[in-house]
Amino acid sequence: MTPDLVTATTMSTTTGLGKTASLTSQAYVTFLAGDGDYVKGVVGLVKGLRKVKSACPLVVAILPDVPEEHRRMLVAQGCIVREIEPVYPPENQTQFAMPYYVINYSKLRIWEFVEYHKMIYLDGDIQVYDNIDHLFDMPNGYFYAVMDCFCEKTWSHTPQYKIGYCQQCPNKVQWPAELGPKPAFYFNAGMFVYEPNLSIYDDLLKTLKITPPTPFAEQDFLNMFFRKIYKPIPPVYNLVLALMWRHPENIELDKVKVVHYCAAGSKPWRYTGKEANMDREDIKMLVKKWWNIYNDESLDYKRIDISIADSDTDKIMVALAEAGGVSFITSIAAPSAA
Ligand SMILES: O=c1ccn([C@@H]2O[C@H](COP(=O)(O)OP(=O)(O)O)[C@@H](O)[C@H]2O)c(=O)[nH]1
Ligand SMILES: OC[C@H]1O[C@H](O[C@@H]2[C@@H](O)[C@H](O)[C@@H](O)[C@H](O)[C@@H]2O)[C@H](O)[C@@H](O)[C@H]1O
Ligand SMILES: [Mn+2]
Repeated sequence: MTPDLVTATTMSTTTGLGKTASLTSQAYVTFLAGDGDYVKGVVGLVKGLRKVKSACPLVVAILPDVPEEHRRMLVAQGCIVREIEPVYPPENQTQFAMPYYVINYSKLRIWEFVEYHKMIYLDGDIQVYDNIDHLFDMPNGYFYAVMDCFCEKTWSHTPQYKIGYCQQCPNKVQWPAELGPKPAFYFNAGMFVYEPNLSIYDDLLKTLKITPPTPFAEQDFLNMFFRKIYKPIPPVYNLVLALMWRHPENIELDKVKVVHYCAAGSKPWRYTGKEANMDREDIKMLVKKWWNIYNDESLDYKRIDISIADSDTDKIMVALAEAGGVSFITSIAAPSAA
C-alpha cells in the first residue's frame, strides 16, 4: 500500500466517511498565466466545482507572472495555488493558431504533481455543470479526453479543414486514400484525465526539446505523445462550443456536464455577442449560466476556524482540510463561516 492510501484508510475510519480514499490522491487542476481576466475563469470554475459538490480540490498551476492579488483571490476561493516555471517550445518559425498558445506548453508541468495519483485537467475557460468525480474511477494507464472538431477557421491550415473532413462526422466527407491513412483520433486539450508521473514528466520535457512547435501548440504535442493510450470520452465531458452549430446531432445540451467556452468570442467574461454565432440563444443561455455561478455569493468559499471547531461536522471538515480537500484558517480573530 502506498503511504497516501494508508492515510486515506485511517481517515475514513476516523471520519466514518465512505469513499474518502479518493480524497487524498485526486484533484482537479487548471492553469493560469498573466495578470489579465482569466483569473475570473478560474474563480468561476472553483465555484462551479463547489456547486456540483465535487469531493476533490482544485489545484491552480500558476506562472510567476500571476499577480499577488490574483493569487490571494484564488486562495480565498479555496483553490490550492502552486507556482510553476514556464515551459517554452524550441525556437521555430511556426505560427500558432492563436499567438498566446505559446505559454500553453507550461501545462506540461502538471505531470509533476505526483502527490496526486490522478487528476482532471480543466482549462480556465471551462465550467462544470454536473459532478464528474466518477471520471477518477476509470481504469489507470490511459489518457482520457474528448475528441475535437476540425470545422472552425482556426483549423484552416490543416488538410482536414481544406477537404471538409471532421472526426465528429467521419462519414460526411470520407478521408481520401491519396492523403494516406486516416488520421488518429485527436482530442481537445482543454479537459483531460491523466496520472501525474515523474518519469513521464521527464520524457514529456525531453521529447518537447526535439519536437518542432505546431499551430495547436501543447495540444498537438500531447496528441502525438499520448496517441497510443488515448481513449475518447463522450462530448458531454467537454462541450467544445462549435459542436453546437457544426454537429448539433452529436449533442444533447441538457445532458452536457462540462462546457468549454473556447469558440471565438465566447469567453463569458469578455462576451459581447458580436462575433460569429455568438448571438445564438443557446450561447446566450450558456454565458448567462456561467455568470450565475460566478456571481452566486452562496458559492463563495467558506473557511472553517480550526481553533473553535467543535461540532462533528467541523471535525470532519478539518480532517478533510488536512487531506487537502478543503482549506481552513487558524486565526481566532476571524469569524467561523461554517
Ligand atoms: O492569458 C491567458 C491565456 C490562457 N490561459 C490559460 O490557458 C488556457 C488555454 O487557453 P484558452 O482556453 O484561451 O484556449 P482555447 O481553449 O480558447 O483555445 C486557458 O483556459 C487558461 O487556463 C491563461 O491563464 N491566461
Ligand atoms: O494551445 C492549444 C489550445 O488548443 C485548444 O483549442 C481549441 C480552440 O482554440 C477552438 O477554438 C478550436 O476550434 C478547437 O478545435 C481547438 O482545439 C484547447 O482548447 C486549449 O486548451 C489549448 O490546448
Ligand atoms: Mn480553453
